[in-house]
Amino acid sequence: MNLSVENLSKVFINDGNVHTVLSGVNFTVQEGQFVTLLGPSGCGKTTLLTIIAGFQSATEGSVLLNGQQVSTPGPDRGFVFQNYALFPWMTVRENILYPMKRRKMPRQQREQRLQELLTMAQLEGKEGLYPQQLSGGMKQRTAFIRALAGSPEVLLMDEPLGAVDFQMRQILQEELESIWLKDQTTVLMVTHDVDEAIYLSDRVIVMSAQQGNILEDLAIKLHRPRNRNGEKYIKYKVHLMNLLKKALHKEPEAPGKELELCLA
Ligand SMILES: Nc1ncnc2c1ncn2[C@@H]1O[C@H](COP(=O)(O)OP(=O)(O)OP(=O)(O)O)[C@@H](O)[C@H]1O
Repeated sequence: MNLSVENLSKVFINDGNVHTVLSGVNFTVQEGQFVTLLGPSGCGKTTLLTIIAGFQSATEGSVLLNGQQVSTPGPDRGFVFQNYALFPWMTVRENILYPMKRRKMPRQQREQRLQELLTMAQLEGKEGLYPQQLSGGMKQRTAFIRALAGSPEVLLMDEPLGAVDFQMRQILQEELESIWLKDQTTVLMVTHDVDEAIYLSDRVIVMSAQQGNILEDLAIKLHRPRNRNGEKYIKYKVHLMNLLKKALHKEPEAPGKELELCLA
């Protein structure tokens, strides 16, 4: 698996006003990596992720998955939404089976994968419940394993923990990590939470509010599970917080500078 975003731009025209949200964005994600797009509100993270998912098109540039251009949604890219987007009329079991049925996976294989995923997410015994009968954490875990059930090449997650409070968020990050470590699917996640980015990611790509310019592509070289109070962890945190402050700086960049900042 190799995902690459090449020279991607997105322009919206609202009431005749041109709004360039992304301009000349370049990066790649390698097989098995957990990569996070971190940036201030409105910098274009969701726009970028939804273009990769194929929910909307780029104005210029391309998204390549294993060298093939993708421009429409497909089962090779799973998506986890902030509000979980579970089907409320389906049980946990039916929600998780849904992507496998769409992929026409044989029944026996489906049942086996279902049990595997339920165990991974510690949801055994909950398969008959409907989403509204689940806690926030259970909904999040169900959404995560439902996205994994279709065996996507890459899992795209848009602020998957955005709807939960601070303390619960840390617990869910640990749960997400433990499921991900067992499954090892390539992940590209959007967040504006520095701590979440450092705790979960192999790489953090920092975007600026200025046309989604990439300010830094930072490898997080810490053993898992990570100690949030560790010296090196805190150094990463201070560095990224400072970078985010810079990311908010909205003055126009010198022409051509964006290209220097793009780290492929
Ligand atoms: N369909 C659209 N039409 C016009 N403008 C849009 C559209 N979608 C997004 N935008 C604009 O693009 C910019 C980037 O939005 P986007 O949601 O990608 O940012 P974000 O970084 O994900 O923000 P947040 O962290 O707050 O979710 C915003 O200024 C937004 O108003």
